Amino acid sequence: MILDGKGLAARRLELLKEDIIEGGLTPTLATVLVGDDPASHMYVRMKHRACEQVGISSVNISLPEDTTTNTMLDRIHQLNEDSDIDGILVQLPLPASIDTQAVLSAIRPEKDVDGFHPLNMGRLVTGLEGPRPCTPKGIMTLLQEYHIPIAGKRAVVVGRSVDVGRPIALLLLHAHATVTICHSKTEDLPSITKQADILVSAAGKAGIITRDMVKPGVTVIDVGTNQVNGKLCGDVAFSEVEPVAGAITPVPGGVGPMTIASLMENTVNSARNRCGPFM
Ligand SMILES: Nc1nc(=O)c2c([nH]1)NC[C@@H]1CN(c3ccc(C(=O)N[C@@H](CCC(=O)O)C(=O)O)cc3)C=[N+]21
Repeated sequence: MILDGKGLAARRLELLKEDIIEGGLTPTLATVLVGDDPASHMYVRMKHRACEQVGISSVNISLPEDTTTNTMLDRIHQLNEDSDIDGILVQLPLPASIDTQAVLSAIRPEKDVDGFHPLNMGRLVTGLEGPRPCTPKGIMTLLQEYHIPIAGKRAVVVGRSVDVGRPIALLLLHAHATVTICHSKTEDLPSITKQADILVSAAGKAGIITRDMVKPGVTVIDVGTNQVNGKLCGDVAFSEVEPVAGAITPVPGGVGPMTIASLMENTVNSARNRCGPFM
């Protein structure tokens, strides 16, 4: 079975559109884009297009490659103070000269629609309510919509990034999976991935998950967005893994659109929770 992230994301956006109208909300998202990486520009454009589709206002702040950390912090402070802005998204990766953690920590946690602020990361670890990182949140939505059992199952996450690997491992753990995180130093990766009932690959390496590494019937979630000869491909060797998998996400059309739908949901939640000026 192919897990249709694109179709599900489209349905979620339709629901969100109705919620915005019914709630009389006027959500606004600000994106901050530094430098001129074409992929980052494309992702930000896709986010603005999704905003338009659901009725979220959006603004983009483009800054040159040589922007300093201090300049970025000033812009973030302005957006924090701007009562018209519900959500702030700083497109990653930032140029190496910028202190990414300082920038993410400067975003008001209430406006942190990526869930990357340390306070929101703490909420994630403890299981307290809060905005969840968009890609992991989108994966959980996909698993739930397709009724993939999680409790008691073995989940293996390949990749330990702060934006995907670690948070998806925690969300699966909260859903009572038995979770293993693998990474570049893991010895004998196939022996671990073969045990997975749910395999999440967020390694960022095209084709690292092959047929011999999976158990028949496994649910495979491919987070990879690798450019190979100008073509987008996932981490999974799809054509050989798909026949043995019970369920699998395609790339494109799987996790990517769910990430964007989650961003829209987090932005609408920020708008719902918006406090008056004297609160
Ligand atoms: N602060 C921040 N938050 C992010 O959520 C974030 C980020 N930075 N930096 C980059 C990554 C990457 N990311 C994607 C979003 C959508 C697709 C997506 O929708 N992809 C389409 C394909 C698009 C195409 O055709 O190339 C798909 O998979 O079907 C992919 C990747 C969000 N990211």
